[in-house]
Amino acid sequence: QTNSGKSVKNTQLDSEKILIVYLSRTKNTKAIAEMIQQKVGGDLVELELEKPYPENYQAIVAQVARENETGFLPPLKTKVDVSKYVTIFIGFPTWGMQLPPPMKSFLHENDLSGKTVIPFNTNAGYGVGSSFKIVKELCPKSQVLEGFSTKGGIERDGVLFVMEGKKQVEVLEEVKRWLRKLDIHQKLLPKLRPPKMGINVQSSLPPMGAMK
Ligand SMILES: Cc1cc2nc3c(=O)[nH]c(=O)nc-3n(C[C@H](O)[C@H](O)[C@H](O)COP(=O)(O)O)c2cc1C
Repeated sequence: QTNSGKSVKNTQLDSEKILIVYLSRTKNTKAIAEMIQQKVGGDLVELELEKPYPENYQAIVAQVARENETGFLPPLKTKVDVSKYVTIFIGFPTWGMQLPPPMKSFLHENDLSGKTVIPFNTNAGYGVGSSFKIVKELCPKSQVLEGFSTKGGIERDGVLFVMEGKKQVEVLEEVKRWLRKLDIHQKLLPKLRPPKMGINVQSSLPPMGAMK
């Protein structure tokens, strides 16, 4: 297979080469994954563990903290053939202010070298923590694009699924804005892009004299 016969027409077909893989316990991150699929197409895959986490919140928090401490990678039931995908969205909640162990397992099991990786996240309002940074570290040979993050549930306080009604409409707008900014279809076809000119930051500023 070669890329030489590729034409611009293939832009639409490339959605077949998009994978959206996500981890979600209370379905907030899943809702974002579905919004992304609605906009860019591709295959949606939920990560499942061989041995599911406990239902109880305190118990899962304790288990995840232990796994993060020891570097334990929980075995996945979900197997994905990533070789046919060019662009891989990876979604996860913030757990213990970092990347959940099952997503670490996924990134260890699958070689995403040469692919475009795009993280997305929901959290209880404390942000992504170090999760996006860990994604970059675990995908050293991928092009990792700007991630998306929004507030989801607060399981600690009994707030589980929140992506409905007005909130869902607002978050969909946020997702659309982010995808537009990523210019995903251009990124999917890097070979068709005009060669990147050296970016000269200074030349985009007004001349000194013009600044008041
Ligand atoms: C084990 C565990 C640890 C969590 N740790 C954090 C955290 O450190 N920071 C945070 O903002 N939210 C934390 N949360 C809340 C989730 O990130 C938030 O509810 C998210 O929207 C859940 O996504 P989901 O519905 O896709 O599972 C934690 C939730 C769980 C279950």
